[in-house]
Amino acid sequence: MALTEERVLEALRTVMDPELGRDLVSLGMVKEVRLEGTRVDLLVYLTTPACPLKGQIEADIRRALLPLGASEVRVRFGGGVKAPEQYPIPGVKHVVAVGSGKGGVGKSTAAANLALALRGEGAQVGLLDADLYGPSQAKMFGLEGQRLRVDENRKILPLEAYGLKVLSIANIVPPGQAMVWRGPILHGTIRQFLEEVSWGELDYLVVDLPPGTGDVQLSLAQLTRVSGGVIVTTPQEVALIDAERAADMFHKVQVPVLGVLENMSSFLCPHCGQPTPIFGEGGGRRLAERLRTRFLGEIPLTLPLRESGDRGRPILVEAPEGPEAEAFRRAARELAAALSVQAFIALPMA
Ligand SMILES: Nc1ncnc2c1ncn2[C@@H]1O[C@H](COP(=O)(O)OP(=O)(O)OP(=O)(O)O)[C@@H](O)[C@H]1O
Repeated sequence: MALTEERVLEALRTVMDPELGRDLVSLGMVKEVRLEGTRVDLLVYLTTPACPLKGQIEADIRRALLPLGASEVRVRFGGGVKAPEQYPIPGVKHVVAVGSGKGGVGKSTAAANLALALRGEGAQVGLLDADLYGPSQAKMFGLEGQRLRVDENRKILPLEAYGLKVLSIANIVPPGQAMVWRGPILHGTIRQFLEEVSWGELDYLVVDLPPGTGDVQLSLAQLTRVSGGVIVTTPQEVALIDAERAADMFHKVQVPVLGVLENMSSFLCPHCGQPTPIFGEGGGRRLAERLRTRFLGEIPLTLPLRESGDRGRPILVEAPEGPEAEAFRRAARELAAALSVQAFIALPMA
């Protein structure tokens, strides 16, 4: 039987998007089928450029088409982050909040590197440092002391670093100035971050929250639609109890928890690379299971990771080939997948 477009599409109906549990054709992901003799060229749109399952989908497509007599199958991936029906902020598709139960677990390091990893996959990304009590993103990105400008509409222009749009409270309030944030001022500041900043077109706005459970989380959830929250924790049991409280807070303000990221999982010896699980093993994964959410992965405890943040060059920029960067990239793909699944669930079934 000759290879026709209809037969190709019929075969592609057996290829499932493993995350969404439906086939590529009914999901409308197959955008182009071109045949040249027995050569098949496909254009497949994914729901996020950071899809972790590209490789598997491509292999499944081949497996479905080769028995039809295709001599060669070429798959090009395209598409962007699916737009929600209603944007939380004009031009911004998803607001993703990164929180932790307590300070010092690496929440800011995680927010910065997850944002960079999403950018690296081709998404447009902003990073908002809403950690009003201990802002660290300006330092992390080497943006300390930089003055902000406003555009012609008097909206604040975020700073730019390594392809990200970055805005930190540290660029607004002089560093070192003691701040007592009372409810209304705090609420007004978060509002200003969301409404009076010219974020432009973004797929993801990653928000670095203050540690713990509190007013900023509440204001953010009241002022905009947060697509989901990420919980950063270290592996030991005591940290997990705090992390669980952070999850509770997300639930209370009706922000779905997209996943748990375990930081400082194992210490990687700088000499031999041997991992040592200083804080125990498997805590983050167990927490994700308890919360019935995704486990986004493990970030090792390493000297370069600590040094890179202090130097104003996050590890994804400083050592993109290293194990830390790879771990953040994997976590960012999982996060993007969690968001895609959620956006898909919100859509009416075809
Ligand atoms: N995996 C890691 N390996 C080595 N150092 C790390 C790692 N994660 C974070 N750090 C370091 O730990 C310190 C605290 O990290 P970070 O500021 O990201 O934590 P945080 O949870 O945001 O803290 P806070 O809530 O107090 O702002 C920083 O010096 C950072 O460089």
